[in-house]
Amino acid sequence: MFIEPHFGTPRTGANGWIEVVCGSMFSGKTEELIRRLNRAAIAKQRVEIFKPALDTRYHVENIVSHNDNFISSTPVANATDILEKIGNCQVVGIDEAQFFGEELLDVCVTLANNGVRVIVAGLDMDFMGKPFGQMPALMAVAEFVTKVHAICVQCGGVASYSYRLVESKEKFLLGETQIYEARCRHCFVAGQKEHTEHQA
Ligand SMILES: Nc1ncnc2c1ncn2[C@@H]1O[C@H](COP(=O)(O)OP(=O)(O)O)[C@@H](O)[C@H]1O
Ligand SMILES: Cc1cn([C@H]2C[C@H](O)[C@@H](COP(=O)(O)O)O2)c(=O)[nH]c1=O
Ligand SMILES: [Zn+2]
Repeated sequence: MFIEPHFGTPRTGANGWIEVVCGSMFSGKTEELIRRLNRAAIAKQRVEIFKPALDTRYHVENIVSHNDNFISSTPVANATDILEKIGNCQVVGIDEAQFFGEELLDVCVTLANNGVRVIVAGLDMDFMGKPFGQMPALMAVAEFVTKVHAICVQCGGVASYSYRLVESKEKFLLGETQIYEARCRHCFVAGQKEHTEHQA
């Protein structure tokens, strides 16, 4: 069970760390990010939230979960923009982290080294089941890593893969249930096999 590592007094000064929330699509990453950020706000901590500007799926500014929870955020084109926009906040939330470039790692480490609690949510794997963007590196340097799981829409099992239902091989392809479904390992591999056989 995940023990929230930040009860008690609002933190200032030299108390920075990195938390990563990862998993497949529909696994509850955004819900969990919003939950942690709301609690930080209740603790009267100064919170800033960012997402990549390219993620315009639900809303240009808000971070929105698949079950319609939302929190307002600042879209940024580049992770380095975060450093310019944080002011003197104590907690930084970042959603859809897989879309940022490699500068994200240094940005998160710099923030944490300077006393900021950094909570990063993102896909750990892409539609091919391969590690996605800076997520693996962030998991390596984070103090706390939480992997959340969806329900496999094929068999009801524990899903950790995002299966792409359409033909595109583009790494970045925004979408929802028309384009992706959460699958367990078995159903993900079966789908890939079926796809390869269909193409042959
Ligand atoms: N296959 C699924 N497994 C689990 N939850 C799902 C599934 N499909 C839709 N949902 C909904 O998605 C919500 C999680 O949404 P969200 O936090 O946005 O996930 P993520 O950010 O990981 O994509 C769940 O609470 C549930 O209402
Ligand atoms: C697997 C995969 C996903 N994407 C896109 C699809 C969605 O727009 C986001 C993930 O959103 P969520 O909050 O985790 O549901 O990423 C992609 O571009 N490439 C992929 O391989
Ligand atoms: Zn399954």
